[in-house]
Amino acid sequence: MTAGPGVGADAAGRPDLRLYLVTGDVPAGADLADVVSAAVEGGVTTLQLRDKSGTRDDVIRVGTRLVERLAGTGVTFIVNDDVDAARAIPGAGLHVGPDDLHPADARSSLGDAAVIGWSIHDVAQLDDAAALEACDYLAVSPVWPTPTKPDTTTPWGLDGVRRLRDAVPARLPLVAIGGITAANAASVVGAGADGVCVVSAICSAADPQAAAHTLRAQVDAALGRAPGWSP
Ligand SMILES: Cc1ncc(COP(=O)(O)OP(=O)(O)O)c(N)n1
Ligand SMILES: Cc1nc(C(=O)O)sc1CCOP(=O)(O)O
Ligand SMILES: [Mg+2]
Repeated sequence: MTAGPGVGADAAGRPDLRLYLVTGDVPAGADLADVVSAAVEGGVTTLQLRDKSGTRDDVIRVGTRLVERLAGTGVTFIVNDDVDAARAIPGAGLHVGPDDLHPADARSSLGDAAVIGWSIHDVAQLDDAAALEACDYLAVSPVWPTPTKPDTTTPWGLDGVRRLRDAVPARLPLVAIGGITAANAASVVGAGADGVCVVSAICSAADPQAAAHTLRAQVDAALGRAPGWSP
């Protein structure tokens, strides 16, 4: 859907979704912006600010600081859930799930340049043509259960990633989230994902730059292999 570049998107407005970091708890004493900077150095290509407990003002303040950190990196910046916060942060995109604002309403609010993503919990969501038209990517939600988000719906597993890749229009990139680590990222890409989204594999790592580097190497190597490859 995107007609022009948002923060980090290419000239055609497409985000680079290969390694997508969603923010979460960082180790005691660590600063989120420093963790993000290290992760970007390591190879993160898209960043989502996900704060389920802060106020809108908190999200706008932290998000604006993160966008400043991302300047010149080419990393796409996305806010979770809150379209008003996204509107207040220059160049921010938005990620929504089926219980959030409808993607078409998000598109109306944010305009053509914003990157918009939608979580897929149920294959019936793919019948919503207006939603798919409004989106720049879809997220397989979740691939595996994860303690980071205990309230997910039924996990898709690798077979679910394959089924969704077959069912989703080819123009729409598919990312995957939930329980992804350096040990299984390649299998997720081999099943058809265009990128992987992680929280704890980077945010909880002792060395976020090294963790991102390892994940990115796994993803890039798997993207370079034939479709259907699995370890
Ligand atoms: C990239 C990405 N995928 C999935 C989600 C989850 O969205 P949702 O189902 O709306 O759940 P919350 O994150 O809002 O708890 C996501 N945030 N990002
Ligand atoms: C934010 C989020 N959304 C999910 C979904 O299934 O929609 S799973 C999740 C958390 C993913 O954390 P980790 O990488 O630590 O498993
Ligand atoms: Mg949501």
